[in-house]
Amino acid sequence: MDTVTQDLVNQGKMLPLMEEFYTIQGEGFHTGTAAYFIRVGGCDVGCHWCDVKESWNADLHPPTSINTISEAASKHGKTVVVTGGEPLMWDMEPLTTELVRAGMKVHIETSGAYEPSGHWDWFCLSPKKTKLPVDKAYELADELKMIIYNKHDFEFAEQQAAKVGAKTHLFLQPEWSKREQVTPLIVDYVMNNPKWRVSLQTHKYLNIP
Ligand SMILES: C[S@@+](CC[C@H](N)C(=O)[O-])C[C@H]1O[C@@H](n2cnc3c(N)ncnc32)[C@H](O)[C@@H]1O
Ligand SMILES: Nc1nc2[nH]cc(C(=O)O)c2c(=O)[nH]1
Ligand code: SF4
Ligand SMILES: [Mg+2]
Repeated sequence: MDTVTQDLVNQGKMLPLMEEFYTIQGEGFHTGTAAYFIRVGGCDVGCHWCDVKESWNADLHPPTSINTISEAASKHGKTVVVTGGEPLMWDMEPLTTELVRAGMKVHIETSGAYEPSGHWDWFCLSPKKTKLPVDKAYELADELKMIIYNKHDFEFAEQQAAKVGAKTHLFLQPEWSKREQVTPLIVDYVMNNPKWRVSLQTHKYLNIP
């Protein structure tokens, strides 16, 4: 990458764009609602069950101007979901300013492992044991979405729930490859602990992106 492009990426004026697609939000609080997804490359959190490992190496994804990204997004409805990779590895101020200017509601999917930047109308925090969220991420969380891979993850989910505000919506989501084993455990857990809700990756059942 030339130094001019590198500078623009460092300033958040260009971002390594992996893919963008208009679909239905499959997970969490806004499940079932139309949204334009922007998937930014780069992540070093290292979840062994990550369903987008192709996103990890930012160098594989072309630096793309935020104006180009925002223009494409604003042609599709009113909600944008910025995901990754780990979007907070980058300065999100320029992109989110542009999206707000275009009249979009701006949501994020994040592990919270990096200091939050940007403007977020909805902040979905999905903490990971390998790189815990920073304090600010717990403060901003509208939604806490814990991935359950095995029975020990319920304890981690409770520890994380203790760190968010009283208004944060709490979700337990089966890790996809373990869904047959853990979904029944989640169902029982939510019936016994009704502050939690079940979240399924409904887009995978619907065969949409
Ligand atoms: C791919 S991540 C990208 C955003 C950010 N890095 C994060 O982890 O929140 C988007 C969402 O998918 C969840 N996720 C990733 N792999 C999953 C899997 N195998 N099963 C269930 N959820 C998964 C993450 O926890 C996160 O909530
Ligand atoms: N339909 C759909 N909903 C999603 N919600 C969060 C996703 C993500 O990968 O961040 C995702 C995704 O990849 N597709
Ligand atoms: S933090 Fe998100 S993108 Fe990164 S490895 Fe974990 S699930 Fe994948
Ligand atoms: Mg996904």
